[in-house]
Amino acid sequence: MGEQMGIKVGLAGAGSIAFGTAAVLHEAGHDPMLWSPSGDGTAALAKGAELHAHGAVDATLAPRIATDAAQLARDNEVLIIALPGYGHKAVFDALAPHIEPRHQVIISSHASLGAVYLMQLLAARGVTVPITAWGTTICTGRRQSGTEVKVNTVRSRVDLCTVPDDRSAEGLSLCQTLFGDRFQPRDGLLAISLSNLNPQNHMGIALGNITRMERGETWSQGQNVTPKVGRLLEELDLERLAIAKALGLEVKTIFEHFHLSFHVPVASISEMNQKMHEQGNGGVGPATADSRYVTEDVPYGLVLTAALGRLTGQPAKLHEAGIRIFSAMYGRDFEAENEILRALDLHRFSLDDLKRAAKTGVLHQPAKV
Ligand SMILES: NC(=O)C1=CN([C@@H]2O[C@H](COP(=O)(O)OP(=O)(O)OC[C@H]3O[C@@H](n4cnc5c(N)ncnc54)[C@H](OP(=O)(O)O)[C@@H]3O)[C@@H](O)[C@H]2O)C=CC1
Ligand SMILES: CC(C)(CO)C(=O)C(=O)O
Repeated sequence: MGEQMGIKVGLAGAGSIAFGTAAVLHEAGHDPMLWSPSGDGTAALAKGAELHAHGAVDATLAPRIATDAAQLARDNEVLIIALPGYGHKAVFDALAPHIEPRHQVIISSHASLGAVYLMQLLAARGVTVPITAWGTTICTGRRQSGTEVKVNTVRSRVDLCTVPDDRSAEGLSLCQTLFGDRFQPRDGLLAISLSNLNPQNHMGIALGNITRMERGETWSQGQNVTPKVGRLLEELDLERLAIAKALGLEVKTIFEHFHLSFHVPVASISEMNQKMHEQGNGGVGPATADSRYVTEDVPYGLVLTAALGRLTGQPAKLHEAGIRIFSAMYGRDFEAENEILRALDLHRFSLDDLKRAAKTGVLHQPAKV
C-alpha cells in the first residue's frame, strides 16, 4: 500500500465531509483528490483556487480534482465515499467498473448495507477488495463555500469493520496510517449500522426544530437539544441498544458518542449538548426542511434500524413512528426511497442471512422453495 506517508486518496464527494476529510488527510501528509459527481462541488477548485479549512483543522491545500469516477479510481490507491447515503448507490455504480484488486475502499459514513451492495457489484466482475465501513465520519463540519470548510471537531473514536472480515487487519491498518489511532473495530456491518447515531439523533433534533428548519432560521443545534429533546434522544438510544443486545453486538451509547466526538464530560444528553454549544462545537442546525437530517437519515438510517428491530423481536416503536411522522410531514414514502435496500431486496432475507452478510459482505440468494 505505497509508502508510510503520502498515500493517494480519492474522495467521492465535495461537500462538508469530503472537504474536511481532505484537510485532515493533507495535515497528516497524505495526498487527497476530490470528485464531485456533478462537477459543481469542485468548480472553483478545478479553476485553481485553494481549499481553506479552519476550526478544529487549520489548513490550506490544493487537492487534486478528478473529472470523473474513472479518474478517481485510476489515480488513487484508496477510495473514500464521503457523501450522503442518497448518493451512495449512484456513486457505487459509477466507481465499481473501475475498482481493481489494488484498491481499498472506505465508506464514511456507511449507510444501509451499502458495503454489501458494492461487494455485489465487484463480485460480478470477479474483483474483491477490502471495504471498510465507518459508523460515522472522522470529522464534522460545514462547507461554507466552494473553497472553504469549517471543521467543528476531529473525532477521537470512529467505529469500523471491514468486509470480507478476513481482510479486517488491512482495513484497520490503512485507517490508522491515514488518520492515526482513532478506530474501534466492531463486529460486522450490523454493528456498524447500529453505531451510526445520526439517524436517531437527527430524528429528535429535526422533530423538535422542524419549524426553524422550514422557515430557514439560523439556530444553534447544541443549544436546542433542550431537556425534552435530549430525553427523546436518550429514549431512541435505548431502542437501538436493545436491538444491538439482541444481536449480541457491542455498540457505543449516545453518552459515549457525544463524549468521544465532542470532547464533553458525560452528563444528560441535553447537558452535554449545552456544553458543546458553550465550547463552540455544538454546530448549526439545518436551515431548510430539505435537509439530509431527514432526507438521508430517515430512509437510509431509521428504516434499517426499524427493520432490524422487527427481525430481532425488539420493535423500535419510536424509530417506526419517526418514519411515519416524517413521511406524513413531507408527503413522501421515506421507506420506499432507500435505493440500496431496494436493490438488495432486503425483505427476501432472514436475520441469519443478514448476520452472515454482515461479516462476509455477501448476501446469498435464499434457496427457492
Ligand atoms: N457534515 C457533518 O458534520 C457530518 C456528516 N455526516 C455524514 O457524512 C456524509 C457526508 O455528509 P456531508 O459531506 O455533510 O454532506 P453534503 O451534503 O455536504 O455532501 C455533498 C456532496 O454529496 C454529493 N451528492 C449529493 N447528492 C448526491 C447524489 N444523489 N448523487 C451523487 N452525489 C451526491 C454532492 O455532489 P455534487 O458535488 O455533485 O453536488 C456533494 O459532493 C453523510 O452521510 C452525512 O450524514 C456524519 C456526521 C457529521
Ligand atoms: C452536526 C452533527 C455533527 C451532529 O448532528 C452531524 O452529525 C451532522 O452534521 O450530520
